[in-house]
Amino acid sequence: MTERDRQLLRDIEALLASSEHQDNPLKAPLEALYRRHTEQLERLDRMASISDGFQRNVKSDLSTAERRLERQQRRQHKLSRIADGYQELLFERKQTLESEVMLDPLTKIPNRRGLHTELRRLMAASSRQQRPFTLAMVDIDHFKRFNDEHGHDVGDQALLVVAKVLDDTLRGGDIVGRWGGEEFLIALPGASLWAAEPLFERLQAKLRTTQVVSDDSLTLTVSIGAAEHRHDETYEQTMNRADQALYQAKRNGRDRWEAAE
Ligand SMILES: Nc1nc2c(ncn2[C@@H]2O[C@H](COP(=O)(O)OP(=O)(O)OP(=O)(O)O)[C@@H](O)[C@H]2O)c(=O)[nH]1
Repeated sequence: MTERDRQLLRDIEALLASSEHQDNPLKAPLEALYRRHTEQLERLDRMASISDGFQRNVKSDLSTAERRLERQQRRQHKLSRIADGYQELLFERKQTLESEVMLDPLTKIPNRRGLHTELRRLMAASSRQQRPFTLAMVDIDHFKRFNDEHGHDVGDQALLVVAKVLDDTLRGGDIVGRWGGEEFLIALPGASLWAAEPLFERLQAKLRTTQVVSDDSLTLTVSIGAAEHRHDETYEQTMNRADQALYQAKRNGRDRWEAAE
C-alpha cells in the first residue's frame, strides 16, 4: 500500500469519527465499507507474510538440498577415485602374476608356459612374413653327475650361468627359455639352420670357458639339437625334430651340436 492510500484511509477514518457527520445517512454504509476494506487489507497482509515465510522455507530447503548434493557429489568423486586406484592396482597385480606364471623362478627367463606363448607368436609372425625360424634344444651334459659331485646349489648356479650365457649371446628378438630341468630352448626368428650354425659354435665355446663358480675352474658343456621350421609343420613338430637331433648329439659324444633331418 502506498503512502497516498494510507493517507486516504486516515482521512476517511477522521471524517467518520467527526461529530458533524454523526447524522449523515452515508455514515453507516461508509463505516461498513471502511471496515470491510481494512479487513481485506489485513487478510492480504497475512497472506503476503505467509507467502514470504513459505518462500524463505523453500529457499532454505533448496540451499540445504544443494549443499547435501554437493557433499554427495564430492563423496562420489572420492569413491570413484578410490575405485579407479583399486582397479589399477588389481590390473598391475594381475599383470605381475601373469608374467610370474610365465617365468622360471630360478633363472627368471621364460618357463615352458612362457615359451609356448612366445612360440605361438613366433609361428604367427613367421607365417605372415614367410620367414624361416630355427629351434634348438640346449641340454647340460652329465648334469646328474655334476650335481652329485658339486651339490645341488652349485647345480643351480650352473643353470643360472647357462641361462645368462644364452641370454647374452643371443640377439634381441631371439627367444630363450627353460624348457625344464637342465634343458633350455632357443628360437631364432628369421634364421635358417645354416645361418644359426655360428651361434651354436659360439655358445658352446663360451660355455666351455665360463666358470660356474668364481675362483674355481669348474666349467660345463652343453649339447645342442637344432631344427629349422618347415612351413607345413607345427612348432611342436619342429621341437620334436630338434629333440631327436639333441639325442643324436648326446650319442655322438656330447659338447657338440647336430642338425635335425
Ligand atoms: N641343481 C639342479 N638340478 C636339476 C634341476 N632340474 C633338474 N636337475 C637335475 O638334472 C639332472 C638331469 O639328469 P639326466 O636327465 O640324467 O641327464 P644328464 O645327467 O645331464 O645326462 P645327459 O643329459 O645324458 O648328459 C638330474 O639329476 C636332475 O636332478 C634344478 O633345478 N637344479
